[in-house]
Amino acid sequence: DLLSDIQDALFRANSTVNERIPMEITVDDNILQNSQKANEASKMLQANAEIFEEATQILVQKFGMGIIPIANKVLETTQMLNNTIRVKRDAKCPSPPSSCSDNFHRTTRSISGICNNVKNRKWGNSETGMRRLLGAVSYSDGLNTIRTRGVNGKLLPSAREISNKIFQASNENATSKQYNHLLMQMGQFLAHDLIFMPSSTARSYGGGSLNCSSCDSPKTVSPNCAPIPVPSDDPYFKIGCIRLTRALNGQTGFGIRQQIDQNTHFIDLSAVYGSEDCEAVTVREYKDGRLLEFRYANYVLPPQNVRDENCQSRSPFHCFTCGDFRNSLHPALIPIHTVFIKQHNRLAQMIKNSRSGLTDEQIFQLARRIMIAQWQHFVYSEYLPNILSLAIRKKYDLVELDNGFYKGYKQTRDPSLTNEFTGAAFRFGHSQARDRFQRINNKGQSQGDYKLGNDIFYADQNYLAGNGGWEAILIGMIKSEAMEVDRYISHSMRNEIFRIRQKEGTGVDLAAVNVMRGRDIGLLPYTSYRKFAGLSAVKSWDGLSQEFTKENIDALKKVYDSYDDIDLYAAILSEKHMGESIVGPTAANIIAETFEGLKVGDRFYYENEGIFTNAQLAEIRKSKLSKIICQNTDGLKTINRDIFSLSSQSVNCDQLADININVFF
Ligand code: HEM
Ligand SMILES: [Ca+2]
Repeated sequence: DLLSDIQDALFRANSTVNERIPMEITVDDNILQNSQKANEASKMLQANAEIFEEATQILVQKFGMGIIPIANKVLETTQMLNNTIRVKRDAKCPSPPSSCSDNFHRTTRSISGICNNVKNRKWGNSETGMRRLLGAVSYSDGLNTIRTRGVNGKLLPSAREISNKIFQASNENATSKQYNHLLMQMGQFLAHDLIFMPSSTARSYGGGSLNCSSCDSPKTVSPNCAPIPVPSDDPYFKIGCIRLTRALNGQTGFGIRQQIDQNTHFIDLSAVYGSEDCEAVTVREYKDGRLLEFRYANYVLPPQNVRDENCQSRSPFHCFTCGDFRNSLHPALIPIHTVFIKQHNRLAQMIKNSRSGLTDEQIFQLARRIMIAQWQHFVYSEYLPNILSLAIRKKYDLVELDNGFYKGYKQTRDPSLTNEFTGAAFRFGHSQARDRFQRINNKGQSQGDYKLGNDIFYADQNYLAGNGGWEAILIGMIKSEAMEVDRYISHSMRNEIFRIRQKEGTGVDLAAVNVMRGRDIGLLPYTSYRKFAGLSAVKSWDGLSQEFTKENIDALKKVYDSYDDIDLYAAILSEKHMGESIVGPTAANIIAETFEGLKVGDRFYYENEGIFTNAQLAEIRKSKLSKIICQNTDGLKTINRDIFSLSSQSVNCDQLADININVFF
């Protein structure tokens, strides 16, 4: 009967995935770096998800797709999974609360996101799946197999070929006339608050990184390998394939492969505070509400992580421990982490000074609550207005109020990110990154520059006190141009991400990874999303001419057999910008829809009634990113009024309003 068929499928699936263990080849971080490392909780999810993935295939072969909901119902009503295979639990992290009605979860944003939504308590939590924008996937078997053929049956172009022909920058790699490089960097910091999509790991004990370098690794190492073929005439790589590991499968039942977010989806500074209670412990000082810091020369840096195996720089230039593992991915990200740690500690100090007798926990929670509110305010009032036009921000309810409370919270709104947002649209920022990062000291003097591709997971730049330390990198970003958001991507990004110094060709092409990642996670081809973005259906290449220049259509035509094959990422960087937006209509709508969910579906969104009083809200609303940067650097006495603008007038830091902490008691 059905019950035993399902049980049987699970048993068989379990042994199939375990039989693969002996062929797994893992690789050390100092040989091949990787930023998307799965944490223990994600590895637990993968352990079971792969069994579901395999079992689904067995069942679908026998009964067809219709079996999926039925099998899940059976799973729900029996203890079948628990009886069949051992469900793993992460013992280090405390188990979730038994109810959301206790005082803490009613009033306080939890670290993992649990109980933000009291009906669907796991919505937006770390270690949960992403939504699919159109509710559909594009896997060749409908379940998990990467699409390899286009609509006319021809093999799709390799992601590296697409990168070479569409994203390769020549002299057209233009700098922005409007925006400084900090706009890029805040975008990445925001991305790291929202999304951490881990890569699959080895199934064998320890869950190391899979070595997916060889072109036949999907067969010889793991089905979770998805290496990118390199064309034989490649201008840079002299290898057969660029390594890539598929995003970790975290499906929790029978059905389609499901990618997860290891961070909280919410805008909650999880990159500062962590996304799980056990991670949050590693960043707190547990004294006076403070976060841990490390002092070097006369600078503050985040606490050192002396055991970070991914870190390429050697002692004493260790990488750091922050709420997000990727904090030391490249040197310019660390100053942002540092500024926010310092800001938290400034707030904690102010709270302690104005109210004696508060516990460490009380100070910590208040400082955290204020800082997350300031951050949400920056995101909606300073960052997004530079990315999305007013028209589209209005359409998606993203415009902040001048006063009063926001009344739009909807308990029915799932705040989760979409695969389209994380896998393609919000990666637009990769086009903004420069090849070389400037260092400028507080007197406005150049302290030289460094090449991004030479510094992936090297923290040493941030220690160089003689060059002005991390502040010189931060000021360098304020004073130099971002790259234009266009289809051209810098040399370092396209050839040298994860490259080990002095070893040419050991890195990857991030632009190609983005394209391949899109296929890996089952994104539909671009034309499927046009309707969602308010665009007309396409019946020919010419049908694209409203949104694409002729030159860009020609470039796309050279790699794609059909307009219906265009990968979402390639289209997003090739569309004409929409109105005042920095991206085209497709990216703009995908991005706006996610930020709408993150506002409407966040019970603790800072403008909601009951979070702050009117007087407190007024203090948050007058906060400016420029002031926070002023206050948490030693060198800056003047700063851009409009922090991301190249043409902004400069103001004295003292002229910008500070927060009045006294209204918060
Ligand atoms: C120098 C700057 C940057 C570097 C070196 C960098 C590097 C990376 C790398 C290595 C990945 C993982 C790709 C994968 O395995 O799929 C990634 C993912 C991503 N990046 Fe960037 N990035 C940079 C800037 C940005 C910016 C400016 C934005 C947005 C404005 C951004 C948004 C994203 C997003 C949304 C993801 C997906 C994250 C995930 O799946 O966990 N990045 N980036
Ligand atoms: Ca978050």
